[in-house]
Formats: sequence, C-alpha cells, structure tokens
Amino acid sequence: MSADRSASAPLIVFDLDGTLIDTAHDLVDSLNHAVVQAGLEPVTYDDLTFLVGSGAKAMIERTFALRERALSEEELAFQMKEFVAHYHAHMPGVSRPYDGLMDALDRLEAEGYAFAVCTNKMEKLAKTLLSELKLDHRFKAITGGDSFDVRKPHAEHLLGTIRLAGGDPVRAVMVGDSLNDILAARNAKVPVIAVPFGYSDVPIATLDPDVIIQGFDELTVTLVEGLMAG
Ligand SMILES: O=C(O)COP(=O)(O)O
Ligand SMILES: [Mg+2]
Repeated sequence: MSADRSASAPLIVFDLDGTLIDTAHDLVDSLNHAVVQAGLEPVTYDDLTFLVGSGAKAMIERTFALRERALSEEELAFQMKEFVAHYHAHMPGVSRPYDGLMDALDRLEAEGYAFAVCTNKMEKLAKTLLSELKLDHRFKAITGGDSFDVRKPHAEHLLGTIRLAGGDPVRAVMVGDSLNDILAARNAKVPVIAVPFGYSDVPIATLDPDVIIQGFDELTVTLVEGLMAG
C-alpha cells in the first residue's frame, strides 16, 4: 500500500442493487406482489433496468407509467406499503453477492481499505438485506435514499456516506452499475468505477465512468490507488 497521505483509511463506496448484490429477482417479485393488486400486468426482469435505480417509490411510479396507468397519492401509499412489507419479509430471498465480491473485500481489507454502501434503496431495507447476507459488518456506513435530504445523483448522498464512514473524499472511490452512481460521483468529484453486470438501461460505457471492471477480481489496490485524487 502507498504511504498514508491522510488520517482516514482509503474508502470504497459501493452501490447495492446491481453492484454488490444481484437483487433483481426479489425486486421483481415484490414489485409484482404490489402492482398486480392494482390490476397491472406483472413486470419482467427486462423491465427492471428501466424501473430500478431511484428507490421503491420511483420503481412503483415507473411501473404505473410503463403500464400507462394513473397513480393517485393514496394508491402510491398503498403500493409502497405492500412492496416494502413483502420485500422486507422475504429477505434475503434469492439475492446474493456477485461473484468475487467476498474475495475482493478480503483482499482490499487486508491492504487497509474500508468500505461503505450508498444506495437509493431505503436504509432499513439495505441494512436488513446486508445483515441477512452476513455482510453488514463489512461496511463502516450503509446509507439509503431516505438517509439524507437528498439521494443519488446528488453529491451530498455520497459525501455524507463518506463522512459517516470516517473517510475523506480525496481518498475515496465509488463503484456502481448505473447512471445515478456515476452522476453522484461526478457531482462529488469522486472517481467512479462501473460494473457492466448490473441494471443500467444503457450500456455502461456510454455513461463514461473512469473505469469499467468486468468483475470484482479486477477491483485491485493498483486500480483504486491510481484513481484516487489524494
Ligand atoms: O433500489 C433502487 O431503486 C436503487 O438501488 P441502488 O441505488 O442500490 O442501485
Ligand atoms: Mg444499482
């Protein structure tokens, strides 16, 4: 590891859905549990890349828009309650960490790295899922779309997560799978690594991340050190 230039450990901040954990099947399941109660046709995995990324409320709103159905405030409140209760009750479902993640965390931790999660999922859902998967203790901070007044793509969601984790933005990188992650990092002036296996509705290269890794075996100290500003 290179010489310490700051008191804080270097920090890698991960997005959750589509980056750390493959949650697609369970998200689709719980979303459909809710929306079929309003008579909507169930969504499929292929729809998910359009629906996910800005939290549960946006996912429900986008599903109704996709089906060209109006959504009242009252129905939205009901849909949220049904989705969240179903999703929470069935955790971890079939959601699992992507290949190579555990090895990468072990390797980087041994080199003095710390980790955090910055997701637009509700904080409670993110924490429960990571705890069910016995991963929560690996992260110095886990923040969700409702943890601050703003959420990704706003810089403050990422910067607030870095602060909570005891990190320093000049010794931090973001790892994500979609537009909101790349924009949040850009807005916070933090380098960003993208993964192509998540839920972006456009090819990740078109979003111009600093680096694309094909898998977590490519998330190395050399790569991260080369990207960090400080
Ligand atoms: O749940 C969502 O809509 C997005 O979650 P993510 O920020 O972890 O990708
Ligand atoms: Mg994501």
